[in-house]
Formats: sequence, C-alpha cells, structure tokens
Amino acid sequence: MLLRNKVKYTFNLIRLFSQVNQPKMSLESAKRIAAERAIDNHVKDNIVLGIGSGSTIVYGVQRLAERVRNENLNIICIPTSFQAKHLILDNGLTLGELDKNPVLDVAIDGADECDIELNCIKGGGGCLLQEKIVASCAKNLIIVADHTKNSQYLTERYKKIPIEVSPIAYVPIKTRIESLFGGDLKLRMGVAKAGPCVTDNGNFILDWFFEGSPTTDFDGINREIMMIPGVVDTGLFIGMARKAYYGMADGSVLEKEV
Ligand SMILES: O=C(CO)[C@H](O)[C@H](O)COP(=O)(O)O
Repeated sequence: MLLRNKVKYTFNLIRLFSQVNQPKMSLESAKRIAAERAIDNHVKDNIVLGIGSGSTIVYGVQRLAERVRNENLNIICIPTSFQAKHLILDNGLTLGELDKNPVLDVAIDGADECDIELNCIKGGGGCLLQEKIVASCAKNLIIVADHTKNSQYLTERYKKIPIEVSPIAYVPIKTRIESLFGGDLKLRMGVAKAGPCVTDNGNFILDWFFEGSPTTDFDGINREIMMIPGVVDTGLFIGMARKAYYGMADGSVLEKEV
C-alpha cells in the first residue's frame, strides 16, 4: 500500500513537472499558425484574394508568397490598406484593384474580436473602411487571429468600437452617439505625429469606449450609427465572416465556421 502511494505520488509529480514545462505558444506564433492554415486551406490557383491589414495577416502574406513561388500560382491580391498594398509589393505578389477585380473569391483578414457567430470588431489598426469594402466584394471572408480574439459576444474583451468619420463631423457625431447610446467617444490620436490619426482615406477615427457593453443588438446599433451624417463606416462587421482560424496556446488551430 505504501509503495503504491509512493508510485502514485511520483507519477503525479512527473505529470505536474511536465505540465509546467510544456512550451506555451507565444501570441506571435499563434497568429502565424492561424494565418498559415487559412492560406493553405483557401488559396488555389487563379483566384482574386483580398489581403487584410494588421499583424496577423503579415504571416499569411509570407506563406502566400512562398506558395506562389513554389507552386507557380496565379493570384491577384487586392489590398485593404496602405500597409496591405506594400505587403503585397514587398513580397513580390501581384497587386490588383477593385476597379479591375470587383469580385473577390476570398478575403483573409485579422480581427480585434470575433463572437460565436463570427461577427467582428475591426479597425484597431485604423483600416476598417477599406477592409469592409474589400470584404463586401468577397464571396468568402476568412478571419485569422490568435486565441485572445475568440469571444462569446462582442465587447466581451475588446472594449471599444472604432468608427471612421469625416473630420468636419467628428464633434457632432461624438455628441450624438454619446447622447443616444452612452459611453465615451475619443478621437484617436496619431503615434509619433502631433494631432489626430488620419486614416488611409483622409478621415478620423472615433474610438467608442463604454462600461460593459453598449447593446446586445450590434446589427441594430450598427445600422443606426451608419445613418448619422458624417459616419463613413464602423468597425462592426456583422454577418460578414464565414470562417475563423484561431491559433491556440497549445499549438493547435481552432477552426470555426458559420
Ligand atoms: O482591423 C484591423 C485593422 O484595421 C486588423 O485586422 C485588426 O486590428 C487585427 O489586427 P492584428 O492582426 O494585428 O491583431
């Protein structure tokens, strides 16, 4: 009996030790595996592909460039931002434009948060307008992200909604949304630049902060905000994404589909 207890104790110690020492994947590696899996699963020869913005998509573009070289693929890439355009060019990929390619087979993009129905908050990087235009032209929008973006409901973890606005209207829009729905809208400021952050489209971003959650009806609130003159677009991507790939801490990729 004593021996059996000793064996059990040693076994538990070994198990505990191996758990503690199990390598946890970094967030960067989690982004990489998600983006690479999406590129491997959705990129085929002769497609028009939307290239998202942010840090996760960088890994996807690197993987795409590798596949294009190795498999001699013909892929036309449509950018969602200045960043995406230069990612495409720097990686030797073919740059397309919506004027010539208004219908995309797939768009692959990151997200700041994604709920169980794959509704998303985007715009943390300030590129939401072009991202939404490109996504709306795609037959399929695929999200790539690390596991911290995988939520039950929107605003569960990401506590702001970016809204792109015409510069002349930012004060009335801020006042209007605060009085209609509460919360606090802050003009996003530039980094290493005096004054506000100016988007790729020459607009401002209002980041809408709130206590808890502003609503449970994000579709409804999105429609109402879109009706305010001067609002160019919101970071709410409702019913747009079909599939998400999340890089998990244990090195696996969680695939979610709606
Ligand atoms: O919406 C975006 C930019 O406007 C990005 O896709 C979003 O912020 C995710 O970025 P990252 O991949 O760096 O987490």
